[in-house]
Amino acid sequence: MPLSSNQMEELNLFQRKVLEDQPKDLLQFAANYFNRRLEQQRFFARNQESLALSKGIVLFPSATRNDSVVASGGLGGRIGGLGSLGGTDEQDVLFKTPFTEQDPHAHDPHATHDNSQNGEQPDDSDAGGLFKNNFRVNQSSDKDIKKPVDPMAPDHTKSPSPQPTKIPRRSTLAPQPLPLNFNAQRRTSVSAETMTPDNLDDWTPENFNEKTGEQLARLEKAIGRNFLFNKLDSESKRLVINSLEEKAVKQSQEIIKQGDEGDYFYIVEKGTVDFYVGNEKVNTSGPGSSFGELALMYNSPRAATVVANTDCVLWALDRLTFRRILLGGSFKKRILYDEFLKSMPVLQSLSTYDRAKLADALDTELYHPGQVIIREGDSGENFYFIEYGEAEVSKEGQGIIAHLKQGDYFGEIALLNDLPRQATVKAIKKTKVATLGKSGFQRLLGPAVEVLKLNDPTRVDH
Ligand SMILES: Nc1ncnc2c1ncn2[C@@H]1O[C@@H]2COP(=O)(O)O[C@H]2[C@H]1O
Ligand SMILES: Nc1ncnc2c1ncn2[C@@H]1O[C@@H]2COP(=O)(O)O[C@H]2[C@H]1O
Repeated sequence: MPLSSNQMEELNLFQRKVLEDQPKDLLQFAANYFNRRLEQQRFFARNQESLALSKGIVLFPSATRNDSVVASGGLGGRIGGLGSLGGTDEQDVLFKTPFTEQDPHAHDPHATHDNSQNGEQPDDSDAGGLFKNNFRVNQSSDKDIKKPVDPMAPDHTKSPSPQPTKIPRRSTLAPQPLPLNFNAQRRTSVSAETMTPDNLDDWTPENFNEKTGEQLARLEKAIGRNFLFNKLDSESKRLVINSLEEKAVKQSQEIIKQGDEGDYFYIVEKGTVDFYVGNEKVNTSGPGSSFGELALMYNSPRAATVVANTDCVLWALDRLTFRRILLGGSFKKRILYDEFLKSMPVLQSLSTYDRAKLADALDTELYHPGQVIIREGDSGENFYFIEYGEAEVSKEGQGIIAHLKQGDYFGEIALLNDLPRQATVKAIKKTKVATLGKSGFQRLLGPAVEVLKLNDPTRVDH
């Protein structure tokens, strides 16, 4: 039986990615790639399904049918890309990211620079969405959480920067038909199953162990340097501190092995540790830093091997306490932005780790219709992603030259070329943007910068 056009398209996309990335371990690469495609598909399907449900339409009925359900064309409309010049299509209306206009995390602008230096969360105390109320998404235990393959597993992280390719303005990664038994609600990444942060009163962590005065003093020092703990309320902090287990580690000892299942999150009190992806050393960190969060956040295999560079004193926090307390608090921003960043074609080359760091560095701003976000001729300080809303780009003497929507980005030209802003960008609807400062832009976008350069609308060879 010949392959359907959708199957052909999917395989062609995969082939193109293989040619671009030249992976050493093809099977691992394929597993990661298709898992990510599945995530994208689920992400769009979830949004599509909830939209349909809100209109009284059941997209994924439990009734049996022989063929597959096609999650209508609208799913692909706004995966993002660079500014979609002109033209709206009806499909756009159907697509919603977690960041909708009703998103209570949005701050008023003027400005709502709910900054987060060092990965601090925006002050979302007024927020209501994902993290406002008790998020008893369901009551299953951690054991029930499915463990998908890390969508950006090691081989991807360690591969040399792929040859940049021009990313189309509209993503070619359109979601494919969904199988009937497809579970649109299942998340393949961060899951909130066990997070009940507002409800810690009657919960005592399994490893709860009152610390001595001497240990507390040391911990205060170690934790005080770690940004993750700054925002915790005193009760959460008390639970975390008393759940930590002290671990002395000898030089050269392996603390975490890439590919293993995640059990503990670590804070370094003394010494330094090295991180290896494959055989390549990718990082080193010292006192006050922490590691081992990715596998616990995403239920994915360990993304790196961690080895003690010197004798170390570490503090380990068990998986459940980590998820109960830190996931909904200190790592909130990563969770909020995870799906959004993952869905952006221009960021496809980033690893889970890169995306997490990027999310840490994002701030948000909200603009009302008519407000100027960027003015032509100004100096450029930020790069922007549109979480929701619409904006138009205009140039002195030329009028409106582009139209930007949810999932699009702008503000890269000034930062890439050290030039004044080349155009004015104005909100034409209520628009929420995630902003990345200049230094983050240079530090955190990695290979994505090459893609931005190739997409630069002012390039002469366009
Ligand atoms: N470049 C990197 N890629 C992946 N993980 C890294 C990197 N640098 C540091 N790490 C940390 O190494 C840890 C290995 O275990 P985890 O995947 O749970 O979480 C990972 C991160 O905390
Ligand atoms: N044709 C275009 N010319 C200039 N800027 C454009 C164009 N289309 C979109 N833009 C965006 O408008 C932004 C204005 O600020 P920057 O010059 O930093 O980056 C620019 C691009 O992101």
